[in-house]
Amino acid sequence: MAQFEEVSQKSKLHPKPEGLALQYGTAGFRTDAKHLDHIMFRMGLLATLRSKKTKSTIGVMVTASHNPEEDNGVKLIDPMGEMVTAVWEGYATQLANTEQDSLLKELKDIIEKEDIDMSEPASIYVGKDTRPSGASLSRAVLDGVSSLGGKTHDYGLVTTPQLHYMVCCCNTHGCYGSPTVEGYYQKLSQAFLQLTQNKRLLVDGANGIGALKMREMEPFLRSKLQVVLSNDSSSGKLNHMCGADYVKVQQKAPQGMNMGVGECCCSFDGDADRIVYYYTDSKGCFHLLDGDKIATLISTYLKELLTQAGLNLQIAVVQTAYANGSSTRYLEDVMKVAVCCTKTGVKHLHHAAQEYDIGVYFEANGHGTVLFSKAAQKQIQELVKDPNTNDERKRAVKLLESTINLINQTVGDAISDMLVIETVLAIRGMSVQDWHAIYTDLPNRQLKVTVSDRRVIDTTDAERRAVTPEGLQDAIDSLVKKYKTARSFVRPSGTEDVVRVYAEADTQVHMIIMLIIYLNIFNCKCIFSVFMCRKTLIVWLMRSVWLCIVSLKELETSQNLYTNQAFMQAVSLNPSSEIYEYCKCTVD
Ligand SMILES: CC(=O)N[C@H]1[C@@H](OP(=O)(O)O)O[C@H](CO)[C@@H](O)[C@@H]1O
Ligand SMILES: [Mg+2]
Repeated sequence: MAQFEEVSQKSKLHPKPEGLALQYGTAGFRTDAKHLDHIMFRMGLLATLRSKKTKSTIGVMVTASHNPEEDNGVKLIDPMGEMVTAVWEGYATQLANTEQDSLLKELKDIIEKEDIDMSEPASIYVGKDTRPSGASLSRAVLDGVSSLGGKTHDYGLVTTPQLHYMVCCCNTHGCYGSPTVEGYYQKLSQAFLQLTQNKRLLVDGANGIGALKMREMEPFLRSKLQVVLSNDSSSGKLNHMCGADYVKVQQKAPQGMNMGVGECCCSFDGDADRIVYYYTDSKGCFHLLDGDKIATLISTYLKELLTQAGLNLQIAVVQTAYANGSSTRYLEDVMKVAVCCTKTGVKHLHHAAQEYDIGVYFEANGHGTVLFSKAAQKQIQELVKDPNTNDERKRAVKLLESTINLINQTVGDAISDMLVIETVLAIRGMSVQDWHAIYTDLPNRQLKVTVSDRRVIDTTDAERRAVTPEGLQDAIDSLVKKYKTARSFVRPSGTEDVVRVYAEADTQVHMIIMLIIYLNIFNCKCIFSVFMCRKTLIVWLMRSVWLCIVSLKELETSQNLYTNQAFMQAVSLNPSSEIYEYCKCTVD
């Protein structure tokens, strides 16, 4: 067939380096941009097949989100703005890894398996973030689509949630809004202007696409929201010492932001699908309001409105293992809201949230949104129109209706979430400090461990328990039970070649000690022989211990580590005294 001839010709311009194997992970493909040209071409091909199969428009977003500027990535967006299904993720991995000479065969296999009618038209929306590699990589996507005869609409620079929104608008024939960047600004800003009063907010744009789009949106907000933008892409490097991931993981303010005491601030990530809030108090202490705090604020607000409106709709919050234990306890015990825990990765949370009338889902890192079932939206719309509704109920249900319009239900969206949060704070008359005081986070830390093969760690129970390697979970359990309200787990990352370690406990010191002892767990002979050479372990151990100490020093300046007995004991448990010496001289 002529169309395969073109694929065959054009694929030669996007050759696959022999032997290179990548996996379509939690957020699509993501790695150093220089390895991605063939992947982009092939994802153009796959998106075209997906479009023919679903008879709908499919999105292809070129981004590596919060990862360094040198990286890039790609993910496919399904017709309603969702992530592609697991089966198609599998096809993506197969197609990406097939060697050059069997590309056509692989393509034909997918066509056969999915029984795709190749005479169907195909339509693909393409977007990219501000990474320098984005231009040529998105051209490779367009090449892939055109070689299979698909039509493309290249949106150029857009945030990831904007592209999800466009795809959903297109496939719902305008019911969700108009599929243009301007349509997106109009929909969100109209809802926002109906809901809120004048507000001022400091926004860290991570030197990325979110900053550009925030500037574009400002006129639509008609000064109701005065945005003071920093890391606005004019000079600094993408995600470098700024952005939502930096702020969440480092638990400190981004560079380049001029924060006044008590001022409300927020950070977007590199493709503007995540947001975290924070402020510093009069003592100079930094306070983070992450995805858990956002979920709590929004679900509390929605639950109150449902009660006032007299609507009997089930609301639930979906979290992952990274959710702070305090937030889960607060939601379940105080708010009496159902909480469900899924694996990491937005697609898992999104699917779980679809099970409820109203599903509020947020990862602790600030990625999330709210989903309203069709039935719930219908009930709300009918009540707005019902002439017998009294004033209090009418007010509540109208607020619910406008809030739905403010939310990007296709995916977590930093801009939309920011407008929702500002609205909720304004309507409830709350300051960022009031919001922070709803519950107190348990001290927590995350570490990354580089190992030779992270797949040796397998998990269960929404990734909260390790099944392999044998002995690891027992070691974690015996450590965790020594501390009050402590919780800890390890899991292999789905986006980076690392293992993530998470720990929380009742105090900073206990949490840090736990992490340090943790590092020794990795040193257990049975485990480390499987996946880590001693040299890597020691280097990593030193770095991690040092990082822990530095952050502890910053967070608890009053605490002198070298006179803290518990800390000294923990360090002396370490078999390698050079680590202690190293830490001591580095900190000194
Ligand atoms: C602990 C953490 O923040 N994990 C992130 C990260 O996944 P990992 O599988 O942990 O690498 O990237 C995902 C995609 O952006 C995001 O959904 C997730 O929350
Ligand atoms: Mg992102």
